This record gives sequence, C-alpha cells and structure tokens, in this order.
Amino acid sequence: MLITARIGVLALQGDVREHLQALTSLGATGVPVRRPEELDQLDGIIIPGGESTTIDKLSRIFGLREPLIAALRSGLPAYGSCAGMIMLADRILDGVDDQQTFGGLDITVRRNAFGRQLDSFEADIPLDLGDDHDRPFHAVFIRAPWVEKVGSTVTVLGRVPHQHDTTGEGAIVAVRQDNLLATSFHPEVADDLRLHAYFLRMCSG
Ligand SMILES: NC(=O)CC[C@H](N)C(=O)O
Repeated sequence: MLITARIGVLALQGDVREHLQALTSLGATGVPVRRPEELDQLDGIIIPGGESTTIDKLSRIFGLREPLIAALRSGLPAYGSCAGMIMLADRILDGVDDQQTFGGLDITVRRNAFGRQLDSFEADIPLDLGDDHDRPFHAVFIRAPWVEKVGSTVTVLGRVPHQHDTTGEGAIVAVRQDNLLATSFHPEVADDLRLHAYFLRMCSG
C-alpha cells in the first residue's frame, strides 16, 4: 500500500488553498488545520503567507498556539512562507507592540522589509535546494519580510539583491534549520513546485 505524507496547512488566515493545491499536485494529502486535534498524525505543517499579526491573534483564540509550539519543539517539520516565516522566527523587527511568534528558527526577521516602492515584486533567484541548481526560482514577494540575522545553525538557501541590503551579498530570503524551513516569498503562487517538493523530502526524512 502506498502511504502518502499528510501535511497540515494552518488555515486561520492567508493563502491556504494554494498550498493545499501544491501538496495535492505532488501526491501528498493536504489537511487544513484550525483545531488542536488536527495537529495529530501530521508529517509536517505549512504556515502560509497572509498577515502575521492576524495569524498570531487567531492562533491564540483557536487554542492552537501552545500545541503548535509544542509540536514544532518536538520536531514536526514546518515550512513558513512570508507571514509564515515571521511566525517561525525567534525575533521580529518592526512588529506591532504585542505581536508574538511561534518561534523555533534562530533568525531575526524584519517585517515589510522591502519597503513601499517594492511592496510587491518578483525576481528569479538561485535557490540551494540540493537539486536542479542551475534553474533559478521565480520568487514572488508580497509585502515580504527579509532575514536580517541568522544563528550559527541556520543554513541560508537563497538571497535576493536589494539596494538597502547591508551584507553586500543580497538580502536573505530562504533559510533552513533542522526541521524548520522558511521563505520570504510565495512559491504557492508561482508555477514551480520545487520548494514544496523539498519540504516533502524534509517530512519523510
Ligand atoms: N504576504 C505576506 O505574507 C505578507 C506578510 C505581512 N507583511 C506580515 O507582516 O505578516
């Protein structure tokens, strides 16, 4: 019998449906998660883009915050895109006053980092996903955060050139640390499943 991965998509707010579709296209079972019980029996979870302040508030109202943090700490693979990246970060810059994250990723993210002029933009960037290195990834950024600092156990998978980037190497927009993966951009709106496929490999490994 073929057993396919069961991957939750945190379905409090944001682009849930697009992630479910990407998972289905890859042969995985996508499960919308709104209640703590729905965290059981998952092989991984995606935290979608949307609005991190809203996802933060709703996760507390729905009683998901603490069980989800516990699941992440116990090693459940998780992938956060955009607002999802913010939710996985240990530290936020330019957050609203009482904004909290789930944390786990030893990174500092800056919300809305690309500024007004570049509210939304697209760029073809190299991504180090361990396969098909030569083909750039078409990355769609929508009021995206960037990663301003990474801890020593975080691997940088991708960067995008930006005028205000102080590292000179490009702003960090894709990272991995053990069971946690995060991107500033939205692969679920691009016609490229390589990031979801990479995450599925993390979930089966
Ligand atoms: N597309 C997105 O997920 C935007 C993220 C949003 N700017 C936030 O702070 O949560």
